[in-house]
Amino acid sequence: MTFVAQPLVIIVGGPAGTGKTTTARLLAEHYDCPFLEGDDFHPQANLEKMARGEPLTDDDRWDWLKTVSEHASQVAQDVKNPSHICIASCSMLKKVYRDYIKSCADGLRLRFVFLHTSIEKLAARVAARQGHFMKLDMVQLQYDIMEVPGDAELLVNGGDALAVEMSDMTPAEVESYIVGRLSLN
Ligand SMILES: Nc1ncnc2c1ncn2[C@@H]1O[C@H](COP(=O)(O)OP(=O)(O)O)[C@@H](O)[C@H]1O
Ligand SMILES: O=C(O)[C@H](O)[C@@H](O)[C@H](O)[C@H](O)COP(=O)(O)O
Repeated sequence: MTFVAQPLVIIVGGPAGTGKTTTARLLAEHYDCPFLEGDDFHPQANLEKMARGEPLTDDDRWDWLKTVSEHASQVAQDVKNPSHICIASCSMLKKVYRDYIKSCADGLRLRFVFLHTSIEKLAARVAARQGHFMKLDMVQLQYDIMEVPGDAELLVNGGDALAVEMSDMTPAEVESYIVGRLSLN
């Protein structure tokens, strides 16, 4: 198990099909810490909207982002969680969403890990996924609004974010790339 002195929330983001859930689960195994699936925190109205093929608006997203942030912060600080780390998946496509997640996180340390790849790869992966609410045209919309973290947002420049172009990386390679750059242990 990895122990950090200060509670830490790691959010794994990116558009649908980029590998958030896969990567977040691997990281949670590596750090031996809890993992929260961000999609489990959507209000029913959001799920129904996406199931109808309608993209969410910013107004649909704020409460969801706040809920993900607050839950992950609670889990990171929970005395029953000795690692003091919580990993959550959440698309967090725009910088303003990442800033909002941070503002709701009870002053906790955060790391935003943003996965991205080509629209062709995303489309193929989402098409192969059965029974999920996310439709192909919505993936294109996500891709169009996506803001990959850069400049001052990046860890290497003193920010909280790590951007991972994972087109040619296996899940295990993505995991070890992230672990290497977060260097928590
Ligand atoms: N690094 C990777 N390389 C190739 N395929 C991947 C990789 N990571 C995840 N996948 C596959 O892509 C699909 C979507 O992954 P998933 O983790 O559900 O993405 P998301 O949570 O971002 O929607 C799954 O079939 C998964 O096995
Ligand atoms: O992996 C996925 O299937 C999606 O990324 C999924 O998580 C969805 O996109 C959001 O929950 C909706 O929110 P956004 O429209 O803000 O991505």
